[in-house]
Amino acid sequence: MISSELKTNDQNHLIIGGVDSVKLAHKYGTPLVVYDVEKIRQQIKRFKSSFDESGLKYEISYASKAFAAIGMYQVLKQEGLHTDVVSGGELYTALKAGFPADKISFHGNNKSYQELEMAVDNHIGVVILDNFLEIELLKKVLQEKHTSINVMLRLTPGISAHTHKYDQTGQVDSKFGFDVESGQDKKALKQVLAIPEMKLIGIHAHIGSQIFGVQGFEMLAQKMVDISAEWKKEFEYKPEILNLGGGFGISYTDEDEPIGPDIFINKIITTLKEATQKADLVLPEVWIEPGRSIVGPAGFNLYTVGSRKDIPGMTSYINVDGGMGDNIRPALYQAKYEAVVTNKMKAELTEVDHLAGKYCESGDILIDKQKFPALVPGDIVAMLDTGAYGYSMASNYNLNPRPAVVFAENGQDKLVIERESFADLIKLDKSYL
Ligand SMILES: Cc1ncc(COP(=O)(O)O)c(C=O)c1O
Ligand SMILES: N[C@@H](CCCC[NH3+])C(=O)O
Repeated sequence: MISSELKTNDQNHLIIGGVDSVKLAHKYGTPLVVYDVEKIRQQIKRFKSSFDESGLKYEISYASKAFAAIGMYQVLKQEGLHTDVVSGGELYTALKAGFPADKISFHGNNKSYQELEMAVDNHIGVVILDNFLEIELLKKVLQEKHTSINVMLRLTPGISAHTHKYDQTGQVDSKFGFDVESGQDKKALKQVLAIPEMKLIGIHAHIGSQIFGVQGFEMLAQKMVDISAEWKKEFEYKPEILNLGGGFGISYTDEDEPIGPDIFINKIITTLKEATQKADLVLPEVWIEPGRSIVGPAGFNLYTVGSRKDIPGMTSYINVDGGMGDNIRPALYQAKYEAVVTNKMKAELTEVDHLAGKYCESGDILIDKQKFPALVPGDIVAMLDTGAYGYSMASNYNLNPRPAVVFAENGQDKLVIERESFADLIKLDKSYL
């Protein structure tokens, strides 16, 4: 997000969802995760309108792993989206939120028998099969329960997205999906077509996350049509749905130049139209699974400034009351972020500091170097664009409680996840002696 797009009030405080962020920090304490819900809704609308213009049949399936909570699933339900889950925990939360089971896809490269049972018992929309063992396990569940379910096959298309190594998933050497190059896809197809309890509705591929170029998606769209044409010829089976995954990049700093959903979607659709026409295939239904691009820019992590260390002639560390426990991304991926001082939005930027977390790790640096106004204890810093893979990857490292999460919209704020207490931290512990 560009900091000039941020809204401030007459006290020069940052406003999130119409609410004064300094008040939020004082009301709920810090570290605090705040979502501007209207931003989430706007981004969903941008994706939808890009598809609507094309006349294509489509579904947008939000990737829960970016941020999953009862409140989030409720917003998604209101906006009519689908969602994908990757664990029994995400599935449980979506169902508890009253999210429609038939709009849930279940992903994962090692789903357990119990997780598959849970999916079947709750009649979820589709299980996205990832490996041969899973085909066997799901078949067993379905036959034991005398029922059937929709499935898709997750394919590894052999496309390397230009992104962080940990964010690539579509290359041949990946732990996810059935490899196309070596023919695992066809072997899986034959197995699934022979199981009457499984209805194969489509194929899926996801090339990675935080991707800026459209080429990877164009290549993927072409590849999925090529596979469909080949399968039609060889097996007289053609996928009705092409699920092209997520991965649409967002801007964390000035260095990032993201492409809007409209451009991504238009390019994908153009490729699909041309490729299907050439292959003499009917245009399929298209699904996408954006996670980061839906929630990333809507999230703000608020921290209170505490101690500082000034190393003469060298640098300064400003220490805040959160860090890698609520946002592991800088330590894990060397991810870059920008921050603002929410109670000093118009103040002159007079110092260059490291923004450091409170965890016992030298790598717990939230921002390597950034210009700030003169910072004193009690100032409230907001890290921007933290809505994806921030809270959802949070931990209790150093036995720090995870922060609270607040939704702000139309000038109202609502607590959607409570702050963990010290008692929560030991609620599963048992005495040994
Ligand atoms: C299968 C699948 N779908 C969707 C996503 C969401 O990706 P992103 O948050 O980058 O949009 C991921 C994560 O990379 C994924 O693994
Ligand atoms: N956690 C990653 C994205 C992972 C996507 C999951 N396949 C990130 O924060 O960039």
